[in-house]
Amino acid sequence: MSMIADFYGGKSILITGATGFLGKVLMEKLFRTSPDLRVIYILVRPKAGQTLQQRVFQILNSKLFEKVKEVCPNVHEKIRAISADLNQNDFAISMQDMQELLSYTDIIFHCAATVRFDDHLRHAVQLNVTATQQLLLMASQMPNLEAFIHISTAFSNCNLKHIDEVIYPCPVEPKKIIDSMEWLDDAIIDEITPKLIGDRPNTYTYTKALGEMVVQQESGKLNLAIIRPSIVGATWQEPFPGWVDNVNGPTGLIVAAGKGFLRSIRATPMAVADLIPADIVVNLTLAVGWYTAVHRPKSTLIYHCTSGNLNPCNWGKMGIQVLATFEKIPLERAFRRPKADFTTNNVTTQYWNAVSHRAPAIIYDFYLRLTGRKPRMTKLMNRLLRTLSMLEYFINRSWEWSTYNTEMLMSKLSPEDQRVFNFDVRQLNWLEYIENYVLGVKKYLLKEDMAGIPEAKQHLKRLRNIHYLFNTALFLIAWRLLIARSQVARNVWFFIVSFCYKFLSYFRASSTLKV
Ligand SMILES: CCCCCCCCCCCCCCCCCCCCCCCCCC(=O)SCCNC(=O)CCNC(=O)[C@H](O)C(C)(C)COP(=O)(O)OP(=O)(O)OC[C@H]1O[C@@H](n2cnc3c(N)ncnc32)[C@H](O)[C@@H]1OP(=O)(O)O
Ligand SMILES: NC(=O)C1=CN([C@@H]2O[C@H](COP(=O)(O)OP(=O)(O)OC[C@H]3O[C@@H](n4cnc5c(N)ncnc54)[C@H](OP(=O)(O)O)[C@@H]3O)[C@@H](O)[C@H]2O)C=CC1
Repeated sequence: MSMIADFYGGKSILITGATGFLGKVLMEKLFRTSPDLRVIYILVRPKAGQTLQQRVFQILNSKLFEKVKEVCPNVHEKIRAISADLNQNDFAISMQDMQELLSYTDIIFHCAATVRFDDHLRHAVQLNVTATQQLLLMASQMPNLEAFIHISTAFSNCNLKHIDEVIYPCPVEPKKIIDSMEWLDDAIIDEITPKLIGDRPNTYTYTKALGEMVVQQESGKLNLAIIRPSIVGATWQEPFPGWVDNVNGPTGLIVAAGKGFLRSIRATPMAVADLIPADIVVNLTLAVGWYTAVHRPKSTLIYHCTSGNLNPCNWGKMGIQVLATFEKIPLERAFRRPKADFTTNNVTTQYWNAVSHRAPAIIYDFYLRLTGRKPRMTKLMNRLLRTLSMLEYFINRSWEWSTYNTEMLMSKLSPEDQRVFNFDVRQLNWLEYIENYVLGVKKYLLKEDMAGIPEAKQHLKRLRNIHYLFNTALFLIAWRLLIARSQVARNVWFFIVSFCYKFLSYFRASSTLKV
């Protein structure tokens, strides 16, 4: 019997960010392993013209929840969507809902955040800092609360090279930042943002670090823990391999490489690709929830959920495996053949961006215009280049994260829990994982049918022929122009032609002699 699964039985659990990538995998695992839990409250906002109910319905009817429906047929009754916007005061939760949450919640998993790297500081502070503070305030009024688990990121201190499982303070107190966001106007905030974030690359990592400080400062009598995952990727094993449904982190670049948009990327092939599968993060999160509630550690423990120090993989190996998988299982309707390389300095990056990204986009848009269609490739390419520039910081450096607390927790689990809530990244086979990841991107994110693979391969062959034809035509045009303008080129051309002629004559003469 799993002690962790047993622990969540009968519990009322509050999850923020349950409609997000990690939140959905967390909810799925909870329902699947503890179908007898009392209720999962999720804080949801209406979005993209969908009501709360429609959003929940869509999640529960997705492929991800197929197994849950077998073990927990009444899952619809156990999920309670509460209308909330974390950008608003008291999250704009109704009095009645708030009363229910305060009275019944046993465990909180706080996943909601803005994960955009370039969010305006005011918005990033509101969601990643102020909302965390408000949620802690709510938590302090919950009589039954056993644990509050805060999801942060391993990159909250990416300005350091070696990172321990401790909180590193930022120079300006979070309370001062929260206060100043209330009265400073946008222009001044824009001006002070670079000074505040200092040697961090973006507002995301900075505000996640402030969020951790808030958790530490507002802890009071709460039973808290912080989890710091690195780059969360598709699922490794559960509920099935390769599940992913958004383009964040490496996923978007995998799509761009498979569709042939991404041809070169400024990355250090030997830098550690600190990826961590979503199901490993979720298993650790649930184990931490159990440990924090049952063992009540004296201080707030921080758990690194990273792979680099236990089972490292690098970007070079990952890139090669991604491309190798696309050879076997290509994406449909690719723009160009999946073929990409790493560049390591500014000059080659600029060169390949011009030759491999911008030029084909301009030529394709020209073709679209000629055929009376709306050009779109240049715009798409510019967005890709902007995204690449945002991610570059993370693919040209390596970090070391200590994992003492995570390893300590592993040793406290029973063999059954180590199996059911496996977060031992040493067992992960990277090549197999990356192949499943790429397959998952095709199946679950792009919703492409595997039956279309022969047609996709045919399409790549056509692209290859167009490529050869295009290069040959380009060479002939260039050569023709050169001959027209340069005496040296004409001499070379005359020499080649007469050499070929002599060679053919000799060959013909010798074959006539043999007969
Ligand atoms: C030897 C040979 C080998 C050769 C091999 C060659 C290689 C071949 C294989 C390649 C794989 C190997 C290398 C992998 C490297 C991975 C590095 C990952 C590092 C991650 C570190 C994370 C550390 C921290 C982790 C955390 O703790 S947090 C989680 C991370 N947080 C994020 O990842 C948010 C990022 N995003 C944004 O910050 C915003 O997206 C923003 C970008 C500002 C745009 O912003 P904006 O321009 O306003 O536009 P959007 O509306 O947002 O998007 C506009 C359009 O871009 C699309 N798009 C959004 N994203 C991405 C994305 N990634 N990739 C691609 N597209 C994306 C979106 O679909 C939309 O397309 P559309 O729908 O228009 O068609
Ligand atoms: N993905 C990654 O690589 C990593 C993620 N993390 C952390 O994990 C956590 C989850 O990330 P992930 O699942 O990837 O992120 P997603 O962007 O997929 O999910 C974010 C969630 O937060 C919710 N949210 C955002 N704004 C509001 C709001 N104003 N009111 C209510 N809910 C809101 C979103 O709701 P809605 O659906 O309505 O937008 C969504 O459910 C975050 O704390 C992130 O920092 C840490 C390391 C890496």
